[in-house]
Amino acid sequence: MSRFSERLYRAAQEIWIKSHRHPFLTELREGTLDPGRFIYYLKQDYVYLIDYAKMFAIGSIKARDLETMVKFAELLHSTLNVEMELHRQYAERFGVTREQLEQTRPSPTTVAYTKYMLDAAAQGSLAEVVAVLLPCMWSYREIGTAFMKFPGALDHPLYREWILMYGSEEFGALADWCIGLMDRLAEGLPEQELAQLEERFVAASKLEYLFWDMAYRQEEWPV
Ligand SMILES: Cc1ncc(C[n+]2csc(CCO)c2C)c(N)n1
Repeated sequence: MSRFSERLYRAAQEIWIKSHRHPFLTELREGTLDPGRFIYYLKQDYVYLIDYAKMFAIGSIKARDLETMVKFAELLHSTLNVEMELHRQYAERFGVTREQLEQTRPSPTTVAYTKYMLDAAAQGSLAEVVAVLLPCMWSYREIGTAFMKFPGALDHPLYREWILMYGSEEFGALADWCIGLMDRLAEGLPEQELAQLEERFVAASKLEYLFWDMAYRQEEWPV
């Protein structure tokens, strides 16, 4: 039998391709992305990551074995101290302080995405937690590894570190672990539950797309 993650990948493929073709990402890999759009993304992503880190904490709570609990705790640590640290360093280059990052007002799309995840986590099983957080890790791995190979992408002084982080083997290994966990948790579940996990995965993938789009448009609240 094929792995459940393959079904998820197929279900979200169209939306992932759409993300890859979004101008935010095509311009980032070409080094032509307006820094204003990038700093907007960094600020929104910073507040997004605060809630995302909580998803790992919830994963740790819902884990049924120590190994999984430890892994979620590691992910919580690396989000707060590696990924968010890179955002802090980037922001500093633009003269944006840590306090300003933290005070960022989440945009409508950021609210939609983080609250969607936290709601799924509050109501669902560990499998639902993983289904909703997986597109984030998996799609960034795909983007990072593709950009590492894109000619000239690493020559751009501004976006080089971003690509290096998400294209790194360390990040790739985290995504692999999460994919393996999804497959193990899905084993033996009835079709109705698998369909529910797929729905969560696809919805989170769509919210990932909307996040790129929001950053490109520098979305604001109406007032
Ligand atoms: C909107 C958005 N989606 C995904 C990521 C990527 N990401 C978030 S946490 C994590 C794993 C460990 O830190 C990864 C790869 C992001 N930064 N912002």
